[in-house]
Amino acid sequence: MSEERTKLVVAGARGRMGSETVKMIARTPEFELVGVVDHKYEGENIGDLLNLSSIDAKVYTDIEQCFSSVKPDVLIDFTHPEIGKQHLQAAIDYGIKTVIGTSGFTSEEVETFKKQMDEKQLGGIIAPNFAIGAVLLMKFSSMAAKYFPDIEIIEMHHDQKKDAPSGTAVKTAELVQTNREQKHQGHPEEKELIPGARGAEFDGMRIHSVRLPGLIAHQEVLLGGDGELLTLRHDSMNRQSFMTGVAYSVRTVMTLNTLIYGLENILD
Ligand SMILES: NC(=O)C1=CN([C@@H]2O[C@H](COP(=O)(O)OP(=O)(O)OC[C@H]3O[C@@H](n4cnc5c(N)ncnc54)[C@H](OP(=O)(O)O)[C@@H]3O)[C@@H](O)[C@H]2O)C=CC1
Ligand SMILES: O=C(O)C1=N[C@H](C(=O)O)C[C@H](O)C1
Repeated sequence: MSEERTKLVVAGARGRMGSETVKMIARTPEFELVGVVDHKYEGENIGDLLNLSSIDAKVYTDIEQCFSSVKPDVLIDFTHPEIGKQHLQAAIDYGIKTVIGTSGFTSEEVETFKKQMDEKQLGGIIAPNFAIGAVLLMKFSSMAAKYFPDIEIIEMHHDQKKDAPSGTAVKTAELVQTNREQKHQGHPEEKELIPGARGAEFDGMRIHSVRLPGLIAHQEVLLGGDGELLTLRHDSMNRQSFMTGVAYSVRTVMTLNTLIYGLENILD
């Protein structure tokens, strides 16, 4: 007897990450794409819109109608910060598990969603970055912060990215914060001659956002000490780099009954 496949809905399926996710689902035998959520193209076939003849799933512009019609096991969301939150709320209301890659969730918002999901015993993950190397970079940075509390994060992305700083940079700073003695970096009397020159401040650390065509997703964490500098760096060369983590998250949320924030919390 053949095992049932995991039924998936992708929100943002025409986008850079959504379309890569649709392709990943198509080549994964245990997954089935049962519908997609978009704000355009109601009723059309996402396979036609993406020029992928092997893919056949209807576009819904109303997420609730999508959930009622195709009853997915898991919603995967790669949209925009405000939309991702609305979609997560709709999924919770319908009792659907979630894999959220969309950036822009604050830790307070994550807590609020987690409370609701715990009440419903509903599994989900919000991961600012699904690339395994990026997660390792965050962990190594956090380990090193114990010895090097002076840290600057430089995140570099393509110039079509709407949010800054990146979700990855914020998550890195949050993990670093758990291991770093609190301090305000730089000279106490330093002055910005051009506003923004020293980047964004997070708990006394600095985060710098670079946006250029040609980039995909890259991050450096610089840790300065007496006469030494430790540089940690990760590069995503393409968006397939995120797909191992997305597929792993789908499999994992099927076994969860709470919301997890960060891929590092479900990796062995
Ligand atoms: N966690 C991770 O590993 C990663 C996370 N990301 C995050 O994923 C998100 C998407 O990134 P990316 O794919 O580059 O962005 P894109 O802009 O390429 O894709 C977003 C898609 O969402 C669509 N969209 C807009 N509004 C709605 C709506 N109401 N309902 C459904 N779909 C909608 C957009 O359509 P239209 O273009 O017509 O507006 C677009 O097709 C970002 O927040 C980004 O930071 C990105 C890479 C990796
Ligand atoms: O928009 C992107 O491209 C990316 N967004 C995520 C983020 O904000 O950290 C993940 C990755 O950096 C790519």
